[in-house]
Amino acid sequence: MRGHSEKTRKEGDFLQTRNPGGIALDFPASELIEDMEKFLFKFKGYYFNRSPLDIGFIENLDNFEIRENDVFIITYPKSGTIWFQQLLSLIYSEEHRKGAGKLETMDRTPFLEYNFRKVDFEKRPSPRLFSTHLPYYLVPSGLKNKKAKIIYVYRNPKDVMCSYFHFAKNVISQFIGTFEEFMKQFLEGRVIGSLWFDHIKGWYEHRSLFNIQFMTYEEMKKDLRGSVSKICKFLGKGLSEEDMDAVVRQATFENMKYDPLANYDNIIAIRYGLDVKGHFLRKGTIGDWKNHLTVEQNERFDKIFQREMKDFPLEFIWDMNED
Ligand SMILES: Nc1ncnc2c1ncn2[C@@H]1O[C@H](COP(=O)(O)OS(=O)(=O)O)[C@@H](OP(=O)(O)O)[C@H]1O
Repeated sequence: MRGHSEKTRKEGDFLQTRNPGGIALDFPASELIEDMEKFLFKFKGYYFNRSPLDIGFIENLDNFEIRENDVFIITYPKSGTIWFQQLLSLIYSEEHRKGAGKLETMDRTPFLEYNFRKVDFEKRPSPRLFSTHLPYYLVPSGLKNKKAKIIYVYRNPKDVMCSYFHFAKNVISQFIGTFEEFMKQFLEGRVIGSLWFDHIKGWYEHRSLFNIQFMTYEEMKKDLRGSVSKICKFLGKGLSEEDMDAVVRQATFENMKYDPLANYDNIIAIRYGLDVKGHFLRKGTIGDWKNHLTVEQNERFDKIFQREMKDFPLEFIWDMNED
């Protein structure tokens, strides 16, 4: 059977020995890769999801008018985007906090580049909330005048890669290979969002152009209430204790997983069909990579990480028990 990477577990190893994504393939891996690439659209060196993409809109993004009180969540895919969509919606909308509204978070904090519902963004009332996976050099130039606030959320890239693998395979069905094959593709940046290293480094190195706050998925996971306070401080939003409780309660993984307005299950069903077996809200943990990478894959990843992120000052949390 192709695709399984069986390794003998050494005493004390924390890594899983068997690639859980390994499946039998009866055609060459090169065809798989081509297959996935048919879902990608490359524009100015960056891979978009081909559908739903309004190419005319993307070509004119530079001129998209930014308002002073717009708020953007910027992420590399699988780094906590929908979590922040929910958080921003809860912070900004009393209706949402009180559970009275019927709008899905995806409509409250829509993607700038994937306008599923074809909303006229110019008609949206302020403050407008947006999400995007765009690299720093493709965002509207209004953002570069520090006009609006940006929260850049990042997550340790091993967990990003594992989350992405399940998503590409079990949710959007754009990938049918093994974990090893996906890892290669991820490390070459041939996925929606392009290369993880370029995304985070680009945003960090150009941070002085933007009004931007960097936050990690992991700090949210370890201290949700403290993180919500940090977000509110950056956004200049004061919340009462009671409102803060409501935000924190509704932004936990357990709550979001079963909240039909926040878990994206409806959107998956509409776009990909009712028989899709994966979920956006999958595990929501830190360190799931240890259940996926073999010892060899982990060492290979570390080498590349050390080479690419040499001198990069932001810290990463790889384990739930790490400070
Ligand atoms: N509330 C909360 N708490 C903890 N973790 C959460 C939460 N909401 C979303 N998630 C996890 O975020 C992962 C999905 O990332 P994104 O939302 O960035 O995906 S996407 O880029 O919009 O497709 C995905 O991670 P994995 O579970 O590791 O796959 C989600 O489970």
